[in-house]
Parts: sequence; structure tokens; C-alpha cells
Amino acid sequence: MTSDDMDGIFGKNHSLLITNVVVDTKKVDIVIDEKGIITSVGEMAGKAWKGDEDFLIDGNGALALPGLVNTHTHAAMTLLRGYADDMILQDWLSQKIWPLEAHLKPEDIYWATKLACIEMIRSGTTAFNDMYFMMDQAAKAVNETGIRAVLSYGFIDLFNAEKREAECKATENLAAHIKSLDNPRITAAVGPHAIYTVSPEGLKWCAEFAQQQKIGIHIHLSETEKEVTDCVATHGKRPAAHLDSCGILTPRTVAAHCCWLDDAECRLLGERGVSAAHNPVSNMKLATNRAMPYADLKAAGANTCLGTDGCASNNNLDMLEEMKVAAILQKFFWNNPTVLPAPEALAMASANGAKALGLPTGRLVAGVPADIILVSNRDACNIPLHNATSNLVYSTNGGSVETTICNGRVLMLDRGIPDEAYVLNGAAEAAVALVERAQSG
Ligand SMILES: CSC[C@H]1O[C@@H](n2cnc3c(O)ncnc32)[C@H](O)[C@@H]1O
Ligand SMILES: [Zn+2]
Repeated sequence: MTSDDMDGIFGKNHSLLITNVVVDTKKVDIVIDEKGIITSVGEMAGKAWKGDEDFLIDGNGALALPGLVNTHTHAAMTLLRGYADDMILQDWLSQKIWPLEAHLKPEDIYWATKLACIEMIRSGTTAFNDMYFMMDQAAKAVNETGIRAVLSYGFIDLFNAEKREAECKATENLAAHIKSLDNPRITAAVGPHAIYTVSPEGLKWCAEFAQQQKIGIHIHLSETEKEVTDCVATHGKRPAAHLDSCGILTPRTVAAHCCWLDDAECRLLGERGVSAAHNPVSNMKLATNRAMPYADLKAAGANTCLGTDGCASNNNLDMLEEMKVAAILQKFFWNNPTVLPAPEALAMASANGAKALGLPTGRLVAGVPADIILVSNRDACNIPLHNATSNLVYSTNGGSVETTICNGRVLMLDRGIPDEAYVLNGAAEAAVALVERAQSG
């Protein structure tokens, strides 16, 4: 069963009332109309509600937050979780990840993305920015699940003109397919993988196509020092300047990692209005050896946001955990405990993330689509509650999320997700079959 076929509170087109939740230290009710829009947030907001009692959620004092936004992931890599760890990035990709990915089938992408959606819903993410292959299958999974996503085909031309033509076609096909779905929760982006896998001609084509279609660009940028030295040796300029000369740096661009940017590159990203997606867990695990220069990017006016990267390098999709690691990595690496305070980490994972993906969400106010999560105030890690933002960033993780709502649809209620066991089973079987196929050649 897909969430579209569901009845009751998990079905669609109902007005919802959430009572007794904490927003910004105040106890409030939240009213959502049948179109999935928040109509009021306030102490007495529920009094005038005329909906059906079956659609009343007692928040029980939980903390209500905007749904979290994961601005850089490869959702279908859930199938590769734990397949290759503790390796150098280039070896990890070329010796383990890419050879296994060569055996992926469309149905694997479907099951893996369904699994990723469940993991995200469970840990409070309501929107994600995804780059991978066979993305029509990812779109099918997202469409059924009820979450929000920006989907890009991972464009890799390996500096080969014939391959480039095929990658352009695949990018055009995905954009057309997503348009045909006519689902406001799903949008397309262009996904040039990185400067070391995409030619300048490929990058220019991506920039022009994104501009013509008015869609976003999703790219890996300066994850490793080698990427910078190779770029300077080949193009005579650093990666951000190279991307700028190809038209890739725009207000609709999300650049993932940004570990090795220098001061001038931070200023360039700020001037162009780029969103820089910090991926601290993946960076630490793959030892990129430098943390994104958060303070410099912020000072330059770039939009800083947060992502998990894929499950082969994280190895989960928990944005609450990612906030904590971001906040503590920034302090540790830049040797300054005042860098990235808790409220800024929370903003990176919510309002800034929504801005990066061009979404109207990321805030709990009347008039915006209801992407809302409720985090338990009774779990041990949330007691005492001197400061909710502190607890959210430093002491909780995704396991404390009780209820997740996206676009006014309830996707998880009191930690229950319909059809979860069926999806977990399907994904587990797909992962075993994938590795068996790879091992038998
Ligand atoms: C072309 S689809 C995405 C492509 O990116 C690969 N990938 C996953 N994690 C990383 C990373 O940290 N740096 C660079 N590339 C990465 C993934 O395996 C897919 O092949
Ligand atoms: Zn990535």
C-alpha cells in the first residue's frame, strides 16, 4: 500500500490539530488545513478548530520543529551501508563503491530510496536533496512515501564527448519525468557530480540547462585537497573559480562539502548566493582533513546548510546527529568554542536548508506548508529542558522524533510508520542480491 491509498490520520486531505506542543519556549496548538498549510500557531489556536476528533494529535508537551532538510545525500546508498568503511576516499570510490554501483538495477534504487525515506521520516527529515542514478525509481519511492525531495541525475561524463551526450539526455529525461508527475513535493535539479568527473563542456551544459529550466544545481565541491591541486594544475585556477567560469555558481546551486575553500572562494560563493552544504560526519569518516570554513562562508553571505551525504560514508541519515557533529567539528577544527552555536546549527538543518532547495518550508508560521516534527520531551536525553535548542543539537538524536508530518500529511505518528516492515524487508533482500550479483561477476 502507498501512503496515497491510506485512510485515517495517515491519509490525505484532512484538517489536523496538534495540541500541547512547545514552539520557541511557548506551549501552543498548531492548526493545519486540508490543503496541508499551517493556518495558525498559538496558545489558543485550537479553540476555533472545527475538524474531526480523529485528526487531533495530542503533542503531550513535545517540542515542535520545522521538518529537517538534508541538503546533500545519495538516498539509494542505504543499500551500500557498511559495505566499505575505513578507506581513503579515492580508493573507497574506485575500488569498492563504483564497482558495486555498476551492478545496481532499477528496483534496487526503488527499495533503497524507500528505505532511506523511512530512515529520514523516523529521524525528522521531511525534505532531501538527492543525487544518484535511475532517479525515476527514486521519484517513484518519494511519490509513494509522502516526503519532499529535489532529485538530480548524477552527471558524470569522464571528459568524453559521447558519454556527455548520454548524460545530457539522462538529465533532460529526468527533468521531463518529474514535470510529468506534477507533484509539488518533488522537483528536479541538475547534478554534475564534481569537477574531476565532469568536463568544462559538461559543466557549462548543466549550467545552461538549469538556467533554462529554472531548476537547481547540485554538485560536490572541494571535498579533498587533491581536487584543489589537480584543478590548479589543469585549469590554472581553484575549483570555485573554475565552476564560476562554467556558470555553475548561482543562487540555486547547492555545493556539497566545501572543505578546502580559501578566503577568496568563500567570498565568491557569498557573492553568487550559493548554498554550501556541510557534511561533517562523512568528512570526518573519509578524513578530508579540513572542515568547511563555516565562519568565513557565513561572513561572506553564503547560505550554509547541512547534509549527511550517502549511507556508505556516514553511515546513517540522522540530521539531529549531523547538527551535533557539525557544531562540535567546527569548534574543534577551528579551535574556537564559539563557532557554530546551537541555534545556528538548528537553522542550518531547517530554514537554511529549505532556502537552499527553494522550498517555502523551514518555519512554523501560518501560511507555509506543514512540514512539522514532534520531538519527545520525555526521553532521558531531553531532561532537564533548560534550553530546548541546546538539547536538540547536543543531546538528542533522531531516535527522539515521535511524529513527522510533511505537506500536512502524517507520515509517522507516535513512532509508528505504516508498512515499515514490508519496506525494510524488501530493501534487505535487495542488498543481499546486489552483493551476490557483484561477487558472481
Ligand atoms: C553520480 S551519482 C553520485 C555519485 O557520488 C558518489 N559519492 C558518494 N559519496 C561521495 C563522496 O563523498 N564524494 C564523491 N562522490 C561520492 C556515489 O557513489 C555516486 O557514484
Ligand atoms: Zn556526496
